[in-house]
Amino acid sequence: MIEVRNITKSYHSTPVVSNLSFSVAPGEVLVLLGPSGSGKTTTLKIINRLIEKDSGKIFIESEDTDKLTPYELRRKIGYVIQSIGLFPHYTIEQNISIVPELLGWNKTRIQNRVDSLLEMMNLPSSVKSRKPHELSGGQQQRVGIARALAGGPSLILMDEPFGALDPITRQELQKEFKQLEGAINKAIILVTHDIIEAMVLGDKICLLDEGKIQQIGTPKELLFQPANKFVKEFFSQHKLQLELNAVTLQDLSGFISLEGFDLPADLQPEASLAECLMYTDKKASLQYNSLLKIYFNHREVLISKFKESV
Ligand SMILES: Nc1ncnc2c1ncn2[C@@H]1O[C@H](COP(=O)(O)OP(=O)(O)OP(=O)(O)O)[C@@H](O)[C@H]1O
Repeated sequence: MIEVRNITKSYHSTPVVSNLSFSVAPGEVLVLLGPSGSGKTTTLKIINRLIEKDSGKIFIESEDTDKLTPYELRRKIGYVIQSIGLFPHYTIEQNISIVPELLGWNKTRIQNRVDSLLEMMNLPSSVKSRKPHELSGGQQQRVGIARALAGGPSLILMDEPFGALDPITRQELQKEFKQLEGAINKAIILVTHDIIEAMVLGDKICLLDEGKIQQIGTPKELLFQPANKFVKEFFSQHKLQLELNAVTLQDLSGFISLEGFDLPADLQPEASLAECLMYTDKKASLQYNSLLKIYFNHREVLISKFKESV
């Protein structure tokens, strides 16, 4: 659990982060989203103390982080970054073992940890002896996530984690990550420029502009109940695509019985309409066309339902 209370930072009397407050519980993903220069990276760097805040408090597991040395603080945090940052001359096993070794774990404990993390990330144990360049970009990113988790941190910071991947791998990894969230069970703060990624991955989105929170809430809250003009306009360009990512099969179930549809077995009720559209075989396409029609027929009612539930 991390709690950020009223943090501020100015450069030459110009505030770049103003009175920022939020909390993230274990198992929850908070996305920091906003235009370039809105203060996302500064916020992340304040949390890991690469930048000193001017005022405010940050608590990790109820501990005031000002009372920790930067070394103690960073042991509580795992990082996943865009460029992945795996050491090229180390094997995958050595890369994942770095933090546990620094923590002085014994060999058996480290080996067990590496094995269980690889399993969690759906990577075969044969990758252990390989070097990073012998893995695909997506596999390397999964190793990056495994490495961030290795020392058992309380908090994971992810800075544009899927930014360097091609669109297909990126989408696949986002989907996998979504499924992994429960198993990871850490407080996760993720910075992204990508509005769709924020909608897909965020349990909550913190939308920033000029260092100030414009709105913080679930993707549906931001989309269907924008707090101000900025929020509304920020999402307006991709409105339809975002809606299809935010609305789930479950949301439609008040209007139709999904049993009549021949949906693929692996599709969960929490699947968004956008996920449904990714199944492209002809029979499924016809089904989804009907689903979409139902959605658009009931769109106004659904949206007012979302607004009421906010
Ligand atoms: N060392 C610095 N000195 C002065 N101004 C700075 C410094 N570092 C950042 N800034 C300013 O602070 C503001 C916030 O920057 P920050 O990097 O946090 O934005 P961001 O939302 O992460 O942007 P991007 O999406 O482009 O990475 C920007 O206006 C930037 O120019």
